[in-house]
Amino acid sequence: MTFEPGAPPENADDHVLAAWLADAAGRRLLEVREEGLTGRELKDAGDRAAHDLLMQLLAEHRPGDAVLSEEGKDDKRRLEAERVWIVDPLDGTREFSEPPRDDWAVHVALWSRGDLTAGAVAQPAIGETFSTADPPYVAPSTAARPRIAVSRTRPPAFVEALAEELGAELVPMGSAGVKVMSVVRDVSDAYVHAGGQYEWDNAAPVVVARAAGLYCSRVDGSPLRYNQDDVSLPDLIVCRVELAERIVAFVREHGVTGS
Ligand SMILES: Nc1ncnc2c1ncn2[C@@H]1O[C@H](COP(=O)(O)O)[C@@H](OP(=O)(O)O)[C@H]1O
Ligand SMILES: [Mg+2]
Repeated sequence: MTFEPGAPPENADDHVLAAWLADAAGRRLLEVREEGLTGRELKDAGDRAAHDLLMQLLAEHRPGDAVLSEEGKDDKRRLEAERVWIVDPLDGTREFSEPPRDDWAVHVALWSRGDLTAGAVAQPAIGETFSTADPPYVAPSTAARPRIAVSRTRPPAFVEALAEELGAELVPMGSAGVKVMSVVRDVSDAYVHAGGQYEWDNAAPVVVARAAGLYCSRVDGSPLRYNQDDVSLPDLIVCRVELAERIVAFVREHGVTGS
């Protein structure tokens, strides 16, 4: 039985539509995970099913907009478009293929005339969708010392030295979206990454984090820019505002070599 997304809420604005799209793709992915596939086959089936559904729903509900998807061909007409949806149909593909891991996500962001304007990150395995439609409230940190979320499979080497400097502990997990949402959810206080990533890996997480009042930038403190010709966006910081200055200062002094 294939999941049928139905229709979005009536007169859905871009924020509501982003949340609805991410949620729909997430439900589809939960279904794919029950089909008995494993390893590479499960990864490919998930990437494909979520991408196809998002492309179909965007064509139906926002037919005039351009789309940049990790799983699609990069149509450079997006560079002249006023509105571009930047989507990662399945972020944390590796973790998706390792049930019962729950650290994988669906990313849907909208870029419009120069910056991100709306977006959503669904974490289907925990039944949560975070979005700019209803920006999450970030409660005061519950941690005695800062927690830094890092990639579980490719943690950048410099983050260990940064953690030492801040007296922080590292919290490894999969998916860029899950790591950014871990800051929102008070599971961590910062996500610091370098060494490689693409616009779709962090666009939706960043627009949601910004709406939640978190600090977001490149590791050198410069702004994150989207819908660029080259979609590589290899490093970023998302953190509680009070940690930003020390993290940026550390990177400016020591760089990110070894990442
Ligand atoms: N060094 C690197 N180069 C390219 N992509 C990277 C990367 N490190 C992380 N990523 C991408 O960022 C996402 C989160 O990775 P991680 O869980 O290791 O933090 C993954 O997206 P996908 O799962 O969509 O491929 C992964 O491919
Ligand atoms: Mg990704």
